[in-house]
Amino acid sequence: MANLVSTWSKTTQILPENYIFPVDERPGSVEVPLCQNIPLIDLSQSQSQTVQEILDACQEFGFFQVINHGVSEDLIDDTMKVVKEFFNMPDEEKEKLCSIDPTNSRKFPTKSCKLYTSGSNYANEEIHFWRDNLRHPCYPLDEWVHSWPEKPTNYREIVGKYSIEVRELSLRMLELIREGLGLKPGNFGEELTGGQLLSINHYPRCPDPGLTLGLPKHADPNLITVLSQGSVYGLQIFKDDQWLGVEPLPHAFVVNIGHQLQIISNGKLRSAEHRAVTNSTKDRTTIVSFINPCQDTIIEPAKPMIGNIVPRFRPFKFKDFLKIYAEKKGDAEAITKVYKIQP
Ligand SMILES: O=C(O)CCC(=O)C(=O)O
Ligand SMILES: [Fe+2]
Repeated sequence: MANLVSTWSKTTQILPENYIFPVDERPGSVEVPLCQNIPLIDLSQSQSQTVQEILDACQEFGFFQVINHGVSEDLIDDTMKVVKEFFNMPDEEKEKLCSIDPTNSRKFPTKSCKLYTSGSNYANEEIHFWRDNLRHPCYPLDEWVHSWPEKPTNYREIVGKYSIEVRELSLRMLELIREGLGLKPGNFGEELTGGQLLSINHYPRCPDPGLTLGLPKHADPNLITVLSQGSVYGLQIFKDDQWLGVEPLPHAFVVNIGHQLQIISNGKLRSAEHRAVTNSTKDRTTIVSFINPCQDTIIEPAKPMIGNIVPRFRPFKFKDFLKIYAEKKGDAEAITKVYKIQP
């Protein structure tokens, strides 16, 4: 049994105790100010203007939204439709894919396509998150597509196209960021971008959204994230000690900087903390594409970012970072402390 929250929550009106977050972490009211000033960047304008806007956004917020990005609206809609269909399939179909069984977490530990509920280590969690998650690698596509869900029958075709286009968009963003940072052409080559993970979050309607979270406060462990949040609100970013809601703009993508890009930029760019809240009336599904370095890539501040100042982070292998990230449960401050060079 996968114990998916989307399955059992259909028949409950009460939030179980092990989903109730401590007072200082729970959202209370999920109505926070919708952040009108999270930059909205139009990719059809001049390149020099775009580079400047993206750099400012990455420094100030670590987050921005993009429009006129070149990914077709139909493809975004079709992908959202097919991933929702996946979560609406009967349990037996979905469970064939479940790689982490909370009652036996060693059952299918090596499957690359994973479906699970809450976090990746359910058995050791004190408090669970109100979400189910389907995730699989997607680059290079030929290497992974056979491990993806076979149903819905058009899942592989549509999600395959989406992964390719969103990867291209991510690399385009990285190229603009590279230019803004004054790094050499080719800086974000295969070593830094050779991994891509698609993660689909499904947050069912929740009986008490003020007490729980779909995803707790974290910064992303990767290089750069491109997220499609459909039309249902739920993403909040932490800025200047307060939570700000990110307005859902259908067909726009939300882009954010992960820990690796913060470190490569020697702290110039922000890997901002964020979380997902739930709501009491609508299911929410989001499609997240993470661009990752290869596992053995050494990550360190890029030389031109150091200049006359000292590096603020020590070098490490990406795969070792992921272990620390899991150990520290995504707590950005605790993770940064491990890699930060104290002045
Ligand atoms: O679903 C969302 O709005 C946020 C997802 C997210 O932060 C993540 O998957 O890392
Ligand atoms: Fe995230």
